[in-house]
Amino acid sequence: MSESRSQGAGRPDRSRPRRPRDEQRGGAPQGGRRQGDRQQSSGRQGGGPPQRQQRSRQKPSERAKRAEPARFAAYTLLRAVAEGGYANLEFPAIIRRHRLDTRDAAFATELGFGTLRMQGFYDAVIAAAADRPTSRIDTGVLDVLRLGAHQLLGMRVPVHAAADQTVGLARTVSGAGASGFVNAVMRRVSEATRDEWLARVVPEGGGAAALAVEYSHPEWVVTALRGALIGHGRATAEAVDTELRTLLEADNTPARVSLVARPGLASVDELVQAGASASETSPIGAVLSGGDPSGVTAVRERRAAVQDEGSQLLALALAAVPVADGVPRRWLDLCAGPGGKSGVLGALALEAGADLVAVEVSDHRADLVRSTLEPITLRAKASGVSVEVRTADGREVGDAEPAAYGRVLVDAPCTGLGALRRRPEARWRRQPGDLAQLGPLQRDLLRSAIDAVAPGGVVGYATCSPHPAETTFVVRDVLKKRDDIEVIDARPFFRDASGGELHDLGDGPAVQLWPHVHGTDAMFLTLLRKKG
Ligand SMILES: C[S@@+](CC[C@H](N)C(=O)[O-])C[C@H]1O[C@@H](n2cnc3c(N)ncnc32)[C@H](O)[C@@H]1O
Repeated sequence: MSESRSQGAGRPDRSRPRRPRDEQRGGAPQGGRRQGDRQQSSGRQGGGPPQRQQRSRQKPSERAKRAEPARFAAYTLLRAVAEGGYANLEFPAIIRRHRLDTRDAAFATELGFGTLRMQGFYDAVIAAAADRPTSRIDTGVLDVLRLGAHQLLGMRVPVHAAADQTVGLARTVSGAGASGFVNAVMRRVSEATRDEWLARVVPEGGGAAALAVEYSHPEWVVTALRGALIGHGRATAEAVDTELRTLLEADNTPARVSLVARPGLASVDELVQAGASASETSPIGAVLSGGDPSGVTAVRERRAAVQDEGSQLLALALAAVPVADGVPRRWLDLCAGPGGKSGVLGALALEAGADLVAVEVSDHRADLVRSTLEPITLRAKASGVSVEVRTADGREVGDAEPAAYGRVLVDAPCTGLGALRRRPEARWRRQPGDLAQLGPLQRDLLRSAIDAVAPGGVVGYATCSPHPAETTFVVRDVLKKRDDIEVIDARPFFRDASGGELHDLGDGPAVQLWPHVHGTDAMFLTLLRKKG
């Protein structure tokens, strides 16, 4: 949530709203309206109007007959996600299918992705407004209501447009019967401001349960992030709450589109000339303020790519650590799919005259790595080095090729709790049990990496999660049984675009990046050197 609760707002009456009638039938509906009256102003994600909104007095029968395309597209996205799809992967095809122009696509993106993020808060509002648990509302109708709630409480769409179009959408996707119920719930939702709803639905007493509703995260994720901030030394247990709120808010703020200029293949200047701004965080990064990244020539030619600046910094750090003379000029990316970090490592290996082996267990993701690395593979051949992508289990590489590599990256499969701002549905999909399930795999992969690295070589263990159970505990457990490893201070290898050490890297030796501190995903990196 990007706007915190207003300090001045009094705590309104918590008395239950009237229960809306399930159905309000009416006469012939009117035609759909264009969306010229959309946002009153462009509030940030999750922001809302400070003042009470004006009620719409139209009957459902007088409302939009059909859903307009941008809202229908956002609804289609929510249904695709409900059936197991990933929003980022589904949405481009949905935009094409609904033939949305740039403006409608931007509106549908903010509506669909914002609704998915803020769903926890909106469900609490809808349950109160409908006077029933959301589990007793048809899932399609619930998605329509979530979209309506986001327009009212998160996007500053005027009440009459939000209500009309939400009822029209309900009529299109669920029939006239549902539209009466939707109309009644929307009317209830529109009767209070966002701050008033927060005061009504956020549980009293504070703590994780309250933050979970206020910032629309599952309660276990709030607790996990709190533990991660303390565990990585960002805050003390006494002072963690302010920091935690900032982090949760950052999770609700859509990430900027960051690009990487793969070293030696493209330059930041080239990306800047294509309309991006140079990154302050990553020496090989740039940020697009709008537009489609595929419009950038270097991206189309796979010399550049969309990539979080934190991932760029990690790959650069691993490549910058000094290794002993004589270690093999062979680098290994043990969990490579879909190939983001391989793209940087491959380019850097090429510059260093080293071979790259990229291992990925999934066929499909290994194909993505091949595609990412294609321009590097072509250049490598001309330079006499090799780039190889293998579909294989990374856990077996250490036994099969002991001490064969000079640098090894383990970008371990993890819960992704550090990338919630990029994957709007991820927070609702993940379960606490995932941590226990991933733990043995993460440990096995790290052991294999250590076996695969030559004495004097370096291993980077990375995750896009700050959870101690998949970061520091994994490293601690694996190192307990080894005496051939020294932990390196990773901080000096994180250089920002000015060449200086990146700010706020904590006490080391591992580095934990944070969205609310560094503007990156919450990536973790430990660097380990094999004694030799
Ligand atoms: C966090 S992702 C890696 C992201 C990648 N480094 C990038 O920057 O694009 C983890 C990857 O590990 C792969 N993986 C999972 N188990 C594996 C195993 N046993 N061996 C190799 N790869 C595995 C997953 O399929 C997934 O693609």
